[in-house]
Amino acid sequence: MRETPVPDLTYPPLTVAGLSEAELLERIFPRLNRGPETNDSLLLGPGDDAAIVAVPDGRVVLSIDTQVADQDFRLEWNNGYRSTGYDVGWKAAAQNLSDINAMGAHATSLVVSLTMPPETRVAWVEDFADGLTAGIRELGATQCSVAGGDLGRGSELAVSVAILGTLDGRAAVLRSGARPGDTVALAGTVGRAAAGLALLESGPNVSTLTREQRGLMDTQCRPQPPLAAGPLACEAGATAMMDISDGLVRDGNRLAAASHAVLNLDPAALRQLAEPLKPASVLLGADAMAWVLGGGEDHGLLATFAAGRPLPAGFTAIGSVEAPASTDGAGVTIAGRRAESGGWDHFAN
Ligand SMILES: Nc1ncnc2c1ncn2[C@@H]1O[C@H](COP(=O)(O)OP(=O)(O)OP(=O)(O)O)[C@@H](O)[C@H]1O
Ligand SMILES: Cc1ncc(C[n+]2csc(CCOP(=O)(O)O)c2C)c(N)n1
Ligand SMILES: [Mg+2]
Repeated sequence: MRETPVPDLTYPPLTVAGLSEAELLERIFPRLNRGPETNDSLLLGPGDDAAIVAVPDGRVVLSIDTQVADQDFRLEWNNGYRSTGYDVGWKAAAQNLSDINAMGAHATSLVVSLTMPPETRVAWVEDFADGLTAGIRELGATQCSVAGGDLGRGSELAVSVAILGTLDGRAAVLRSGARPGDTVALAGTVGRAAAGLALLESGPNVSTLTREQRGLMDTQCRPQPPLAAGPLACEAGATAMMDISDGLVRDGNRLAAASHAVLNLDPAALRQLAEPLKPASVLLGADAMAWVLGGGEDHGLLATFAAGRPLPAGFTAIGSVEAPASTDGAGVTIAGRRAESGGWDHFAN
């Protein structure tokens, strides 16, 4: 659990413009890598020109993801909630750990780059470091250390994380391996982060929200990708896998296209996924099924498994893989009918 942050009582509040880079780093370093675990693969951590990591398996899984203020989060949302540094640090960890999870791997280290306007409070940066550390540990990525990063000044607050992972000798699970007859399965949640985003953007004031509604907001601000499920799916012989960041149908279409297949989803399974989102959808006059089909950022896993195989822990069947009727017929269908895409596109949205 999060320790109560020490309030910044200085007035005016200390901003990053009031410290040198070295002084800011001195405040960040002690907040990183605080777990009891030791990471054998980190040979040299923060403090030099670059970090050094061992790659015992001879291969490294590598990904990068960026969050920019007002594109991926807001410092102040329309419902009055203020994203804390902790939220943004947690989400930076979660969305990057998720891409490593989606390959069937586990994360070993990451580097983080922070671009900040000069008026950013030092307390916010410290909170960011705490959130990054907590996200890694509490999501279960106990082998992952923060190997280093970069600080810079800019007109927008932006956070980039590049992450490394290992497959421990296994073959990765790609998007391209789904075959007709396979079961389509989901681990983690879908639609909760989208419902949370709707509450943040247009919902009633944050102070009036119920526990359940706060929980949806929390999924948007501090997502909980199912990190045990990726390596488990890999060990269980998943034929294809990806994480759902842009929406079940949009991401499903990507997996389907890579596999030259149709993912035919079961409407009853989809209705079950929409059910817990109903109260929030009624409150906002929104469509719970649209959140299930189009909502990104829960970072659940969409995977396929050979028919008849028991699904690994955490996965539920939501459909089956079929052969496309024509060469350009790959995509997602619901009970045989082509699904509308929806979902997130950085340039179209
Ligand atoms: N600027 C770029 N240059 C080269 N490759 C890129 C670039 N942007 C994205 N890619 C590659 O395109 C593919 C899709 O990128 P994308 O960021 O959509 O990944 P994703 O896993 O689908 O999304 P998310 O990071 O939200 O999980 C990835 O393999 C990524 O490495
Ligand atoms: C202020 C604000 N507006 C919109 C959204 C929604 N959003 C942003 S990025 C993304 C997909 C994943 O991105 P990526 O592919 O870069 O990981 C989604 C669904 C948000 N979170 N905050
Ligand atoms: Mg991904």
